[in-house]
Amino acid sequence: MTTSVSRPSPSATVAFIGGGNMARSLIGGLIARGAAADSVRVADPNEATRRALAADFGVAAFAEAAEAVEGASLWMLAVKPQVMREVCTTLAPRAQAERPTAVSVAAGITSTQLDRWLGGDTAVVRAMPNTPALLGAGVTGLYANHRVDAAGRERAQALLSSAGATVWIDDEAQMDAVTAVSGSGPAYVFLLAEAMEEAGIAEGLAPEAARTLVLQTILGAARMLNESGEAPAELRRRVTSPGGTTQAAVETFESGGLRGLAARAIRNAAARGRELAAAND
Ligand SMILES: NC(=O)C1=CN([C@@H]2O[C@H](COP(=O)(O)OP(=O)(O)OC[C@H]3O[C@@H](n4cnc5c(N)ncnc54)[C@H](O)[C@@H]3O)[C@@H](O)[C@H]2O)C=CC1
Ligand SMILES: O=C(O)[C@@H]1CCC=N1
Repeated sequence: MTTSVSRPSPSATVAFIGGGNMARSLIGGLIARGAAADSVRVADPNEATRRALAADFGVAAFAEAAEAVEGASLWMLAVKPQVMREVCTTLAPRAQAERPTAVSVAAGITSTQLDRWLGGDTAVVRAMPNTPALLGAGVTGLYANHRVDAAGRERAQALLSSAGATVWIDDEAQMDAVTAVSGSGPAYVFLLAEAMEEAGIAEGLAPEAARTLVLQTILGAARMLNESGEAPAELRRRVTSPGGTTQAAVETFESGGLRGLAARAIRNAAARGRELAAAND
């Protein structure tokens, strides 16, 4: 496993198939980091989506995937798992003729499926970003099949690094765990924020005060995790005065089974990734 942050190549053309939330985050990151708008092409059937992407980023947006891939050697497949097969089979003749590197962000869908749907012998990268990509503060797990050469890996990494850090995964089966931990992970933090906010209000705080206290606490704690070099358990220990308030709360979380609950949640998310692959084969 290697973790890195690198710069996108500004020149090579990238085609996004699907211009929804995740594509928007990645396109925004690319443009913000200096990629030329005319090096990014997008396909989306939704006219309002196309108009918004063209207006916000100056990229060319098309209704048909076949138009978007014109001249692009990197294809970013950013559609839902449920439509990935149809999108790929439509593009298969182009994939066979042009031999692009195909990068999929879809949860669950395997490189073997993508390769088969694109006609075979395809260079496939699976990428699992997350929504903080919008701020360049995301993290992406990456897996490449054996058809992807060093240049293809470098290009895929450069593209995703516009969204934040990247982590290469050698064993594709672990991509479902990546999805469960970091792909879905921002939602767990948002859920915790919701719960803490509601609890603060129940204790008598004004809603605005509760929100500010919670979000600055999460921001500050995340920065300490990132910047202190200390393990989470050590940082927690330093907050927890013996016999104090934190101990009362942490013991409540522990006796309520928080760790087991987190393990089950992440196991279920990973299992759902495998189900998505099977259900959309
Ligand atoms: N939202 C998230 O936090 C993350 C999402 N993903 C993956 O990203 C993929 C896209 O997710 P979102 O962007 O959240 O969904 P979304 O629904 O916002 O975007 C999907 C887009 O695909 C378009 N689309 C539908 N059929 C199409 C076709 N035939 N050709 C071209 N475009 C088509 C839709 O109009 C829509 O704009 C999914 O596979 C998901 O698993 C991965 C990591 C995180
Ligand atoms: O919920 C999902 O299926 C997608 C994949 C990871 C985050 N969102």
